Amino acid sequence: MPKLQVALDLVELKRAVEIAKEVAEYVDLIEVGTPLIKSEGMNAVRVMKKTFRNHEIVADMKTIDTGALEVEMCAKSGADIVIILALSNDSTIEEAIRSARKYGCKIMADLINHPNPVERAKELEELGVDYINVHVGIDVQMLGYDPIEILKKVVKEVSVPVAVAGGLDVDRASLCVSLGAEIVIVGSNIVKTKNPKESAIKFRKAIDSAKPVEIVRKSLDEEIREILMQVTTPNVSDAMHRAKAIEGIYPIIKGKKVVGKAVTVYTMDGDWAKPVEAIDVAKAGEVIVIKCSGDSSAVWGELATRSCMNKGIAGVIIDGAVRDVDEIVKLDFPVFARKVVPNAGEPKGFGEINVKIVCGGVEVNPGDWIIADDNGVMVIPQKRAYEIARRALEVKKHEDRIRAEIEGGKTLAEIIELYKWEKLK
Ligand SMILES: O=C(CO)[C@H](O)[C@H](O)COP(=O)(O)O
Repeated sequence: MPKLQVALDLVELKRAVEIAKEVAEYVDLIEVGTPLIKSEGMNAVRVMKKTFRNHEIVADMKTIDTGALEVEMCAKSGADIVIILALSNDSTIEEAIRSARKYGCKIMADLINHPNPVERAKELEELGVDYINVHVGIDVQMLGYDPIEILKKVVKEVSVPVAVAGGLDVDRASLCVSLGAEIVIVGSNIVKTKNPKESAIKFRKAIDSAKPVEIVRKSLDEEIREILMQVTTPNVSDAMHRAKAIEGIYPIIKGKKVVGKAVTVYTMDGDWAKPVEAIDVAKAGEVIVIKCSGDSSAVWGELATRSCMNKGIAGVIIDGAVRDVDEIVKLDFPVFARKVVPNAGEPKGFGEINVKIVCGGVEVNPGDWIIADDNGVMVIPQKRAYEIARRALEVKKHEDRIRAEIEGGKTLAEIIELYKWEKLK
């Protein structure tokens, strides 16, 4: 039977224990994740072992040196399996194995970031590891990778049990088992969900009745849009290390969300020629972002809005002035602007379409992704759009779980151990 391993990649031990209790019935192995070990040390392994006597406890040390010492520490603290890095020197791996044999635990070698995972897997088997873990780490997952292709190759080459990890969802977990994985490791998609128990049940079912599910990937832009529709501008800001929104630009209609790639416009205060021409340039689902040299006269109004709607444009962001807002409200179209005035300017045709602009302190290039909601407007550089969307989704998942814990009666400071994590002065 395939085994399910929950990876507790948190920094707070209390929360980790609570989540582990919620899912214990449905998982076989409980992993003390690397962040938890770094935050709480061997105490985290000890607490897990004492709390979950019927489970195998995995210490995800990601050891790269001093294999014997780190394995000894873990084994003495109650770990049944210790994860070391396949990238380690053979001598570290051999020492880790010797220590594991002496202190009574097993070694799982993690292929994360190894340049030749299949060759290394064969060597690791020769060296005597007990498990091999085909793993795509969290940062690399954010670039769109998963472990499936490497898993397919590794399972054909080794006979030790193979584990698999790397942002697995229910379908991928099922597929991995049908490909030959014996341990499925799941972190985020159990631990960071609103209801870890329900999620664990879904994974349990999926791996117990594993099928070769076909994983169909959408186009990159479709995936980005789909993810951004699920998150908020605060989630995106957090994912970008608390990056700033375009300053001073807010929605004309509250409760509207805009997601799409930018068509940029530079124009003069009140000169509405280029903004209106940009409607002809923009494609359905795109967002027109206008930088005006000033905001004393409007460059946008009702008629432009109607024209925009005909083309299926997702929204308009104006670092300048708009008018006809009563009509725009009736049309229910998302326009974000710096200022509302009644007077328009003349269509003189100064400026350019699809050039680099700077709006409210933030650079916007054609093709950058825009996400706008009641909190403001965030710009995501095109090159990092997929990664940032994925990271924003992780932020959201983390908040979903914390929200559920607040609903359970705890304070935010208590949940995230705020006092402990204040910067030491
Ligand atoms: O070791 C890890 C990260 O280095 C994680 O524990 C592992 O990737 C499983 O978590 P997720 O399902 O979120 O990828």
